[in-house]
Amino acid sequence: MQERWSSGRLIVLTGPSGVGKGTLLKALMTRHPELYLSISATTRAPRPGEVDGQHYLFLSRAEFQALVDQGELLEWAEFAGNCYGTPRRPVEAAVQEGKWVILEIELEGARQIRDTFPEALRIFVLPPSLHELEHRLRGRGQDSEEAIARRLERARAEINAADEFDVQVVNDDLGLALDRIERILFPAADTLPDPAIALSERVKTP
Ligand SMILES: Nc1nc2c(ncn2[C@@H]2O[C@H](COP(=O)(O)OP(=O)(O)O)[C@@H](O)[C@H]2O)c(=O)[nH]1
Ligand SMILES: Nc1ncnc2c1ncn2[C@@H]1O[C@H](COP(=O)(O)OP(=O)(O)O)[C@@H](O)[C@H]1O
Repeated sequence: MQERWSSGRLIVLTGPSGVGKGTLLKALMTRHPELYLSISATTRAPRPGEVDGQHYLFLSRAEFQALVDQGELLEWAEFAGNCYGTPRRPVEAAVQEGKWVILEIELEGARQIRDTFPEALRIFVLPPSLHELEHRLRGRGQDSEEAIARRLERARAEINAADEFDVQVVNDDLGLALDRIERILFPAADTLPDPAIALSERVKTP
């Protein structure tokens, strides 16, 4: 299996909408610009400030379906009334160039990746509480009431599936969560595991 990806690596980051995935990844990419963050295709409309080709490839339903029909997506799923999917070619090229590629994707897509790329490292980001998750979703001010309701409804099912992932990280204090994700990706060879990191947060050994 490893020869398929040469020296590169596939990393999946999943978590309920509003938990802080985008915030964590933005900070992680600042610390580690060598990481490659996959740009997804979506049928969702751009939010204020989102740039086509940078945050997402914003597509019509017909354009998205064409990618599906042509087998151009590594995985895809419908989420809160929109479609999201990972374009295959850029990810495969990046990994074969030896890059560490991060997919920020929801639960159904993460399950597809688990089945097709079992060697991928899959991290689930948990909120401190559902109350805090709702607070963050509302505080972000980017989603309609209907979108918030759909995302919160889906969040319960996603959180219940957290144990399917190799590692769970609670995004309570942002700095702490970022440090933990960094240690999971780049375990310093000369340090013992941080006793503050719950056993479940360490990468599960096969
Ligand atoms: N399966 C899959 N999910 C994706 C992809 N890109 C984004 N998502 C997920 O779709 C969900 C909604 O994303 P978005 O509309 O940006 O909302 P946000 O997570 O609240 O910022 C999130 O859980 C994302 O992680 C993708 O390419 N494939
Ligand atoms: N650890 C944290 N504590 C408090 N607020 C946070 C934390 N992490 C993220 N946020 C805020 O929560 C909101 C959702 O974060 P975002 O990164 O958009 O989540 P996601 O990408 O998972 O949907 C944003 O307003 C962000 O600033």
